[in-house]
Amino acid sequence: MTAVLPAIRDFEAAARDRLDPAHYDYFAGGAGDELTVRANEAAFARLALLPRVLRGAGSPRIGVTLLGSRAAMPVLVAPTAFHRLADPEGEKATARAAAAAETIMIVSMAATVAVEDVAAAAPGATLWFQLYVQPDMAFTEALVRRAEKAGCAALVVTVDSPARGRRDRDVRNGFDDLPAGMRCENLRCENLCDGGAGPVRPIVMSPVISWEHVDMLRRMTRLPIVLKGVTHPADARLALDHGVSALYVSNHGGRQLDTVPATVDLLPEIVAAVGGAVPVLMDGGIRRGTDVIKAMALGASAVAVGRPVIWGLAAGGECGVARVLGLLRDEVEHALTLCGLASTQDLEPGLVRRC
Ligand SMILES: Cc1cc2nc3c(=O)[nH]c(=O)nc-3n(C[C@H](O)[C@H](O)[C@H](O)COP(=O)(O)O)c2cc1C
Ligand SMILES: O=C(O)C(=O)c1ccccc1
Repeated sequence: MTAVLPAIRDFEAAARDRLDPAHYDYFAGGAGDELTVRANEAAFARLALLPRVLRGAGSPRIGVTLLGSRAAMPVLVAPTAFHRLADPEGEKATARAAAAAETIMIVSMAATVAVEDVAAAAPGATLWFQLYVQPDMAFTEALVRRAEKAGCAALVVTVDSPARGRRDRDVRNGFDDLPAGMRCENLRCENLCDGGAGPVRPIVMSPVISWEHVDMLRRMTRLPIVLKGVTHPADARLALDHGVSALYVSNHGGRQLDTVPATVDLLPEIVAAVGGAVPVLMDGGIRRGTDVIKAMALGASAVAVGRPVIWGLAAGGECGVARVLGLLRDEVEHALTLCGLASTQDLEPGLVRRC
């Protein structure tokens, strides 16, 4: 990978050139009219930064510790499915790049490389495991045990998917399954030893999942539980009652319910509802270091990126992901310096103006 790609959007263009158009659409697209997909990015553009001067802040510190996991930058790799559609090494390449950047990768339950193989490919990587609770709780438990054994340090439970989002681009393209030779390796029965029928269990997105399942998970594992996909402040309060270790504000990158507000606009109310009790993570539309700074000024403990990682992976494999993460890291440091701040800890809402 030698091309000069100074911004995330350049990686998207390079990825688009290389990907099968139906796969590009799968990665880029969202639900319905994609209003939420666009809203996530547009909301950052409506927020302005008001820097301070002459603070003598020196070089900025941007490391964070989340639920006992250390990251050298406050930008995590969001869980995204099907990395082998973007690069033959798939999630192994992503994990190596995340390890090199010293940040946390959240491995999707729908990964095309088994979580054990992701861990083995990237020694030293900090991995968290994303889970869709399956109505068959014995099967859910088998997945949790696997994630624990593979060394994952937290469970990220996605709760915005009681049904799969309707994505018109995928319907138009007839994209509804992985090509031959790729599958969701975490769902392979031989990996799970649960005696299930058939080679791969389908991922069930079920409307029966409730707070009771969160309680069952808490009893099942000592891993910290992060609830991903919370958008309503009332749910943030309920999540605290149910003992979760962190909240993760997300609208699934606009891929589930269309017309949900932009996540950065939801953040202040959720942060207020949580009142500092647990860390609040967020994703959706982060494309610049300034976006990271805005989200953290509004109370996020850290952010995550979904599509930017996919664009890096499709554009240049492990090296492409490393460059995307490195770019975001440099941009965060640069923006903090220009804001006159010594650390991401010093970010506060007064830095952000609505314009
Ligand atoms: C191609 C793709 C696949 C995704 N797969 C998952 C998944 O398996 N599990 C999950 O919780 N979220 C999944 N997400 C949602 C991401 O974790 C994240 O919420 C979203 O991508 C953030 O928005 P961004 O792409 O604008 O950064 C996926 C998103 C994309 C784009
Ligand atoms: O595409 C997605 O957004 C997603 O979350 C998913 C979940 C399960 C299987 C494949 C993709």
